[in-house]
Amino acid sequence: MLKIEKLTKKYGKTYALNGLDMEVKKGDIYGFVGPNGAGKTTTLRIISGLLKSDGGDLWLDGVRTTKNILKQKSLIGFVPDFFGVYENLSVIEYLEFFAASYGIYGRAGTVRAREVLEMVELSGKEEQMVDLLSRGIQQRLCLARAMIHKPKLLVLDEPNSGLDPRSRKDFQLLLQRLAREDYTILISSHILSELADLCTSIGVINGGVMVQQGKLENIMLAIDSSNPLRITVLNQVPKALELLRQDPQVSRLSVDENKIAAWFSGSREEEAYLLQKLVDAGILVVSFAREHNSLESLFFHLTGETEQKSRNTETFGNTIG
Ligand SMILES: Nc1ncnc2c1ncn2[C@@H]1O[C@H](COP(=O)(O)OP(=O)(O)OP(=O)(O)O)[C@@H](O)[C@H]1O
Repeated sequence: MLKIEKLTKKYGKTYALNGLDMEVKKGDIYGFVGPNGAGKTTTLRIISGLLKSDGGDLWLDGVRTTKNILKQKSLIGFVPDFFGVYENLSVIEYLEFFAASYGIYGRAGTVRAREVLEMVELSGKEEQMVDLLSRGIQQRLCLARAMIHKPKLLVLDEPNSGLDPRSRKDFQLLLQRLAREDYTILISSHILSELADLCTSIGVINGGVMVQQGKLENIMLAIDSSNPLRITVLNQVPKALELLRQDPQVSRLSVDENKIAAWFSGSREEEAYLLQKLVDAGILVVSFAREHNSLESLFFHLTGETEQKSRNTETFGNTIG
């Protein structure tokens, strides 16, 4: 759905983006994470056609839109991280106003406004004044506005900021429903635990470059592979240790009564064979699992590792234009 190659953006002499590559597949809920100043907002604004890049290429739905800003804007619905001030407008007037800005006027504008209200579960709120709505409802209205011109990719910048936990959960469920209804969603956030529940893929940006991206489960698996297998047995601890020691892929063992930690470099399938070997030897294994990292630890692992490198490059001076 979205492909970006070698995207660059400079503010003065500082590179906010320094050759960013990114790929969001159709139907994905893609979480875009990175520390403060990493370049998330700059990237989202370029994708949404609100900011011009200095270099690189962008494809949307198979079309190279780098030099076709109108096409780009027609395919994207952007939800910024602020609502803005819209005094004296009712919900329906607000949406009709944005419909008109996309050339959808009069009755067609009202029909479309009602359609998007239904999509974000706000039917019935047409006559309420937008500046009196709660933050959670304003967020849904912003999403409705972003969908007014039937885009294919929804881009949301920090959509959870300022929402209470209930509104966050409801908004998450709404996004998951929209993804099932054929929207592709790109969402930036600092709330990593919520991204883990919501996203199917993630991209980690640091210092204006992508340091890791892909299916969440594959990234976690790659990181987890350096963690030990945690094995609990009910009997024959020495025999279990002997079998594990014999395995060429076990590099280290530690034991605490009947709890064993085995640093094992094999694949998921080889893990299953190892378990089978223990069970076949008559050992009662009550638990056998790879220790997991949290999304937070993945994030620190990735950004910590590359932060020094990116700060040392010539392009990351401290001059901000
Ligand atoms: N208008 C601007 N003028 C100068 N420098 C800017 C401007 N906008 C962003 N920058 C710089 O570009 C870099 C990337 O900023 P950006 O806002 O894209 O990061 P971010 O990942 O969205 O950060 P945050 O999570 O804090 O919002 C930062 O070093 C920032 O200071």
